[in-house]
Amino acid sequence: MADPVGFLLENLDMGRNLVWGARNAGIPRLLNLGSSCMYPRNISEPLREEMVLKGELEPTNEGYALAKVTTARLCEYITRAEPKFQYKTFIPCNLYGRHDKFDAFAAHLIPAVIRKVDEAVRTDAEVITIWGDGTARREFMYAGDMADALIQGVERFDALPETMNVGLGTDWSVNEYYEAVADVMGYRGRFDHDLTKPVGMARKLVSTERLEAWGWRAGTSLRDGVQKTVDFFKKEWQG
Ligand SMILES: C[C@H]1O[C@H](OP(=O)(O)OP(=O)(O)OC[C@H]2O[C@@H](n3cnc4c(=O)[nH]c(N)nc43)[C@H](O)[C@@H]2O)[C@@H](O)[C@@H](O)C1=O
Repeated sequence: MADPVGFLLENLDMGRNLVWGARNAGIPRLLNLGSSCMYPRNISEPLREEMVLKGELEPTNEGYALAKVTTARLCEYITRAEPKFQYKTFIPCNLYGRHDKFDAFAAHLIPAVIRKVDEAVRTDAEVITIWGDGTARREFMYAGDMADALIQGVERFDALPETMNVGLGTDWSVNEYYEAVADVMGYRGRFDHDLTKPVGMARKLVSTERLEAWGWRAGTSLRDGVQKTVDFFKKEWQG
């Protein structure tokens, strides 16, 4: 992380000020967005909501995780102290989709891979370099599905638990994401690995037990989501 001080402070300020401002403005219901990086590192089983703060955080994004954990706890405390304020938290898995960040410094995995594969196809490159050994596993959900979960969350707010993961319940390896994007974009070259790059958590898969009990499931397949994101990248980002 390039700026750990700024990342912690800005995310903490955003979370704390929005939630406390809502409370002081008398807003009775609030849906806060956390992140799956709130969970302890090195847990390979599906991450259940009660595991937050039950172990050491991943150091590569600790400040962001601390800000998200603090804001989620603030929501819980407010609701406990004054039940007329129902402040709940969604914990989304990794997201990707239209309007993603595709620039080399800010991009997360899927938009970074789309940009790399696009460049390789355009320049006839024979090799694309994957960060790490490619065995880290991630659960990436299409952002349009997250928007749907949020709309449902607003409409069926009272049936929501205090904290709930929003994810797919399945994950893929980093190598498999590269293959999926290569397939959609028609790249036929090879891949190699740069073992000096950060890989973060080995696995980050959220439990969907509460989500299923609430009655919601993501509707977009990885292939369709990647296709929509590639279309956006080509038509609207590259212009
Ligand atoms: C949502 C979540 O997102 C972040 O955590 P992350 O899951 O590690 O996200 P990521 O998308 O950057 O990487 C996923 C995996 O993919 C590998 N990888 C391979 N090749 C490239 C590549 O070219 N670019 C990137 N960025 N990653 C690559 C990379 O080494 C890693 O193993 C935090 O900001 C966290 O704070 C947060 O909330």
